[in-house]
Amino acid sequence: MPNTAVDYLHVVAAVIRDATGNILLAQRPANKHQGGKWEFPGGKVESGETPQQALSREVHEELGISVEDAAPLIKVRYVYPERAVLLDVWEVTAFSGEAHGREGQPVAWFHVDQLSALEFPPANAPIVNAARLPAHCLITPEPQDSTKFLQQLVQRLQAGVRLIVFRAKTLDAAGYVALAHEVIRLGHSFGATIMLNSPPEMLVQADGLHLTSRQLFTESAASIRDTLLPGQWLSASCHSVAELQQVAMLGADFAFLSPVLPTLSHPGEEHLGWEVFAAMVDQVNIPVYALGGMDAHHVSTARHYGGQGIAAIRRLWDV
Ligand SMILES: Nc1nc2c([nH]c(=O)n2[C@@H]2O[C@H](COP(=O)(O)OP(=O)(O)OP(=O)(O)O)[C@@H](O)[C@H]2O)c(=O)[nH]1
Ligand SMILES: [Mg+2]
Repeated sequence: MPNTAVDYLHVVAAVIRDATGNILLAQRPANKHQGGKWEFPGGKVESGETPQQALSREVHEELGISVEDAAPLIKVRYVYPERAVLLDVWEVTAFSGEAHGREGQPVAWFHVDQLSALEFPPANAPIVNAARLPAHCLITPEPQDSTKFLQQLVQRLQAGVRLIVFRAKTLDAAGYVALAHEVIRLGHSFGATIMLNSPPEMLVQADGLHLTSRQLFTESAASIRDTLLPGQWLSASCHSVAELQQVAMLGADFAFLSPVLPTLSHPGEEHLGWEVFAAMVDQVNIPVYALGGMDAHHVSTARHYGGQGIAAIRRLWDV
């Protein structure tokens, strides 16, 4: 939760990806704040600079490369005993030059799966999550016919979907477990992350648990993180700032916030709109997907307004 009484030092940092998706990290000099730890290259915004100008300058000073394309990824506020920082993180998808540690600091490219094993400053946990999570999240529609459902799932995996919440409210427990087995098997064969929305015995094989907004304030929610295996994700659906804050408090990794735009399923319902979405996302430090009326081409808008990307049911399924 941003504390307006705190004077946050505005810091820009870059998640720099090469053509294979690997990420460039630098090791902080031993004598600096959080010395010895891995970091996303960057530094303090100077007065009169826009964040984007500061990003280009810092990346050039520290690595000798020129930023050619960058988009906002996440903002994280963190209070260290010595200082409070607002880490304004951008994803750099195009640059020129050969990166090297111009200040003598070790730099290296890492596969995204290696990130969770590295030591970062404590403020960086949500940044690492944002770097690991894709821009699209598919929430499955109710399965009518299992065979057709799985065929369509494979088609979506082939099209590049890598984060899936398997939601099936109309199936009984046995039906859900049987289909979840297949969803996990197929998803994993594509390297996709599969979230389940109920905690059956199956959960050990899945990549995480997705909570409904109604589950957030139950007694069992408080200890739900401890029931998951190390490395499993915890996520939740939200409709308000209070819910987003509860998700962050539970130690969850990411959230959906809805409805951002009018939806086909609830046409007359009130929606947040992008400005309100942005103001709500700004209240928490976790990656938030925009949900409701989204399709694939809303990703850059969602990023612009502080989101991780978009989540959708129909429009990521029937394409
Ligand atoms: N660049 C960067 N800074 C981070 C990260 N995580 C994090 O907590 N910080 C904190 O943000 C603050 C500013 O970063 P910095 O030391 O890179 O600033 P700078 O490049 O302008 O350094 P300088 O003042 O020594 O010239 C430090 O307190 C640092 O510990 C990160 O991933 N990247
Ligand atoms: Mg720096």
